[in-house]
Amino acid sequence: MRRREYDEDDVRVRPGKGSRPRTRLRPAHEAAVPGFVVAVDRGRYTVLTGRGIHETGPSTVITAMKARELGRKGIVVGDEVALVGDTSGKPDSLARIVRREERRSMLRRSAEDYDEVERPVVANADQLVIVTALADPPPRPRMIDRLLVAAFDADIDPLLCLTKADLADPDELISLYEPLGVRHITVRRGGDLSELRDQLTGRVSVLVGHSGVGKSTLVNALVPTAGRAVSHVNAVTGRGRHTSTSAVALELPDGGWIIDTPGVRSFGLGHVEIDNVLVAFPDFNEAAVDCPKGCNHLGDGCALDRFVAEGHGDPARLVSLRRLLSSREGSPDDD
Ligand SMILES: Nc1nc2c(ncn2[C@@H]2O[C@H](COP(=O)(O)OP(=O)(O)OP(=O)(O)O)[C@@H](O)[C@H]2O)c(=O)[nH]1
Ligand SMILES: [Zn+2]
Repeated sequence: MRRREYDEDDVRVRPGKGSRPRTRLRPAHEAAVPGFVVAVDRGRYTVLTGRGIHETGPSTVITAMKARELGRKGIVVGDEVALVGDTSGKPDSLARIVRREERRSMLRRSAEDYDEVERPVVANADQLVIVTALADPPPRPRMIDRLLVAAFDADIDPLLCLTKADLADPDELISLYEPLGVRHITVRRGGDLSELRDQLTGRVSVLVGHSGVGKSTLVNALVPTAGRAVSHVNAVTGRGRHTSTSAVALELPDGGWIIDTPGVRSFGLGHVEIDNVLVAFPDFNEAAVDCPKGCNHLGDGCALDRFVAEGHGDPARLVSLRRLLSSREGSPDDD
């Protein structure tokens, strides 16, 4: 039940009358070089080759474009791909991505009518770091809830990273997330980051947060070469840091990657399936089998009410789960 297909853009075409069986695909590119995508900009992909996403050692950074045979298949930061052509990484060389490997996870947000900025979609992350300032700007619990729903839906572990601890006390905010069992870490500029580093080392973590929460301050402290890495990417893509609208993957000194995304103001959840979120709550899973078909688990005949009333489940957890689920009903940029 847990594993899902993360192919958001594979369109299923039902064969109609008279359609002939598809001929076999072209031969696989056996000599293709594996790599993973660290940045995307206007049809140009920056790809790290020479080692896997979880390996250390020498690597080559190359620029690539999508081969035609990929068709509409989207390639995002974090994707593992196979490349052919000039994979030397020399200046002005251009390789071709001929295959996208199966994704282990996929963080996405729904497009909004009024939002034309590229969606910060990231593949293969194992952790979603929700960066929130304790003050200046004030925390937005509705937004945190929405990001948690996206993480649970995508099967990515959430981590709450509370910044600017010098400005406000974290206890009240933390108590909101305690029943959900969400891990949290409090940091401040110039403070000790070892606890956060422990959580990041060896993993692929996406960082999301509203502009001004101190995400750049954090990224620069975690990856001292971040500025250079980003300007390298921007030298390739011809863009400056602040005009960049897509995510960038940066390697941590002790292993692992952080994927920095542009500041988010809203996070659409139109794509989320309630059942995927509920899977992240194993204590309620079995009870939900007794729910009416299509239950939104917010009330009205929901079997979780009886389950908790009979003392089988934690009432605070049900309240929190319902708060998360109902965050889908609000506007995508609600506070
Ligand atoms: N008081 C305090 N201020 C901080 C802290 N961390 C960052 N700041 C300040 O908060 C402001 C925003 O920090 P940034 O790191 O630029 O925030 P950001 O989230 O990257 O914002 P964008 O660059 O707009 O995406 C800056 O003026 C920082 O100096 C902190 O721990 N405490
Ligand atoms: Zn229900």
